Amino acid sequence: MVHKHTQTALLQVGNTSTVLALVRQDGFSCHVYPTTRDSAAELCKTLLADSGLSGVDELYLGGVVPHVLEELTTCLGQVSSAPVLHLLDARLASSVIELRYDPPGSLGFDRVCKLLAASHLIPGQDCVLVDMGTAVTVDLLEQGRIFVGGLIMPGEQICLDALGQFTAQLPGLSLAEAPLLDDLQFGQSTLACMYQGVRQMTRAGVNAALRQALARLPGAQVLITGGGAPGFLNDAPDTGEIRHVPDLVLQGMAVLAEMSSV
Ligand SMILES: Nc1ncnc2c1ncn2[C@@H]1O[C@H](COP(=O)(O)OP(=O)(O)OP(=O)(O)O)[C@@H](O)[C@H]1O
Ligand SMILES: CC(C)(CO)[C@@H](O)C(=O)NCCC(=O)O
Ligand SMILES: [K+]
Repeated sequence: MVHKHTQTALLQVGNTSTVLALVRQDGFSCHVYPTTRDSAAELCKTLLADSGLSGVDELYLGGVVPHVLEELTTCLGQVSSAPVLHLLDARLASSVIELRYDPPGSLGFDRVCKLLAASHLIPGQDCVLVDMGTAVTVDLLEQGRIFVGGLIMPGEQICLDALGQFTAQLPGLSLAEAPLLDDLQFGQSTLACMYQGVRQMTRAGVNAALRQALARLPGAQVLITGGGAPGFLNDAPDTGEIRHVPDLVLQGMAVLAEMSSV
């Protein structure tokens, strides 16, 4: 008898991108889509039209845009060829990690996932988790099992959007179209000043947060993820060794999926 292999996938809805990750033996094979926050129906259509979902038997969903998750679940649930859907519940994590947060359930799904992933990657260790995504977060995990706190900063794109929106003379800029910034610290055009400004602000903010985090948890391992991570690492951070784990949220989702299927 031939046993059909079950294909499991994760769907991570971020504020900027939605990632469909097919679970492989050695990691994830990813398809990335823009999170169309105004139209979850559009995202659903895109997902179904693409080849990513074909052959997926079990799909675990989670993320930080509740209404999109809700609508996706409804919309995919109506398609007969769609995989079996499981909406992940981050509250399960509280059996492994003590969440010192008020209230604990308000800690973002992605942040919970990163804590879970770290507690598996480096069990029992102190660590600092940096996510340079839509928002930039720095979270502290003590002894691999106590979330002692963190902080939330605006991401670079949000900063650019805000400058464009709240001023008369500054344009709306996209990070995706940023010119290659050289080491010149100060710009000589509006665009260069804006790109340099938000880059330096983010960099300084993360470096400062890391210094404080490492004062609180000396010797902690620093893990970094998110779209802005490669750029940050390129810029020679102040702190010592930083480990880049691009799929940290997905790794945590996989742990959560495992926990929820037993
Ligand atoms: N080259 C870059 N340099 C700096 N920052 C970048 C770069 N590319 C992307 N970013 C930042 O990363 C953000 C996108 O992050 P990411 O790719 O992790 O998306 P996301 O997973 O949807 O975000 P989140 O999970 O935080 O909602 C952008 O909004 C921007 O602030
Ligand atoms: C902070 C973000 C936006 C980072 O992606 C996300 O984790 C979120 O929406 N969190 C909910 C609020 C909180 O974590 O306190
Ligand atoms: K909001």
